[in-house]
Amino acid sequence: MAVLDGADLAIETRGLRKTYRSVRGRSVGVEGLDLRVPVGGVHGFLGPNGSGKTTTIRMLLGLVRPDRGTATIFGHEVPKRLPEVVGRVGAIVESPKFFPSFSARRNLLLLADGIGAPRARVDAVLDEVGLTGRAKDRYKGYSLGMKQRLAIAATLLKDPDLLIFDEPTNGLDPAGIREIRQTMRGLADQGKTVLVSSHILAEVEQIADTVSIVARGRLVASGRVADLIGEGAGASSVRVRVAPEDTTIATSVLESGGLLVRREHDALLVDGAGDAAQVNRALGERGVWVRELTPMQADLESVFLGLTAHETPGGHTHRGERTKRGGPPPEPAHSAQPGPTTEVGA
Ligand SMILES: Nc1ncnc2c1ncn2[C@@H]1O[C@H](COP(=O)(O)OP(=O)(O)OP(=O)(O)O)[C@@H](O)[C@H]1O
Repeated sequence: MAVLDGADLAIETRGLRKTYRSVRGRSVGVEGLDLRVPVGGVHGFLGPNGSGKTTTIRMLLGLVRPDRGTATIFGHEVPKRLPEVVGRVGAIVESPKFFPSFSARRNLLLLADGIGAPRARVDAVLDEVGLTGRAKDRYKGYSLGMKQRLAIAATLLKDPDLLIFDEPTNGLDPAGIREIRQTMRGLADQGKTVLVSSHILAEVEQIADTVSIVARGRLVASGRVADLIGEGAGASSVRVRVAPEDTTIATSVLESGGLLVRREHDALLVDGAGDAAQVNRALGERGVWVRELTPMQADLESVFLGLTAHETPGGHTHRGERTKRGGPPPEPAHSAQPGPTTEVGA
């Protein structure tokens, strides 16, 4: 696991833990989380639904009290010293409330007055998120993507150094997602630190400099995106296509050789394969002839799947079904899949 050592940190948590009480007893939201977010750049805070991202963000912002552990923002312990640092932080955790009949500009002017930000910032932040041309339109006529960009504009009124966005692209169409991504990248390029949570790894992979990947409230990987993917590439994966009637035998041949096999449509994704020749030989020796054999590039999702394969016995991605179940936890194996689908199943 790559660790973000030696960097100046915008956010650091140590052993952060939060449990929730419910009728079914206690459930763990965050379990001993050590998070390190370097100053500057986009940091993706990634993990499946329910892995503790929102809980962590709420703890950082003083909205939820941790059971245990510590958290700092720019070296200030939070929530104890949050008032000292809160002016340097802008966050979207829930959908902010705007007046539907007011224009975006009027909404921001009201907000600026309310939080003591200079009114002159309003036009600057509208420009920053690309809403200048629509600034006089009523909020209620905005698309979801525009509403989200306005929410980001609101967080920028005080010109914060750290921006925290919890799943900012939820519910947006591809064009809206791209706009938010570009906005976040632009903010980081100005020197700000952007912490963005998402359960869609590939979406953030495109703009993140560094990431922390969590599962079940724990950190499973952190580091520079390029390093994590590079480590994943070391344990290569291969896509194999055989005749449909040979799929079952091919799966069992490869699994009996200790490989993790997943079904993807009419192909098999073989993780930890070493090289394609090994797969080809193993199948050929059993009389299974390969129709396609493609070495795959690692991506963040495949890194995540490799690291958490043993933690999600019932889990799957919507890309393909794991065909290997039970047994001892496999060694972290990195696979890769091309294509646009990137959601990670919990
Ligand atoms: N207020 C609450 N009461 C009880 N359990 C909660 C509460 N908030 C979160 N949890 C539980 O804590 C765990 C972590 O949830 P959290 O919302 O932090 O995860 P997440 O990674 O942000 O997920 P998502 O992507 O779905 O928002 C989940 O099991 C969730 O059900």
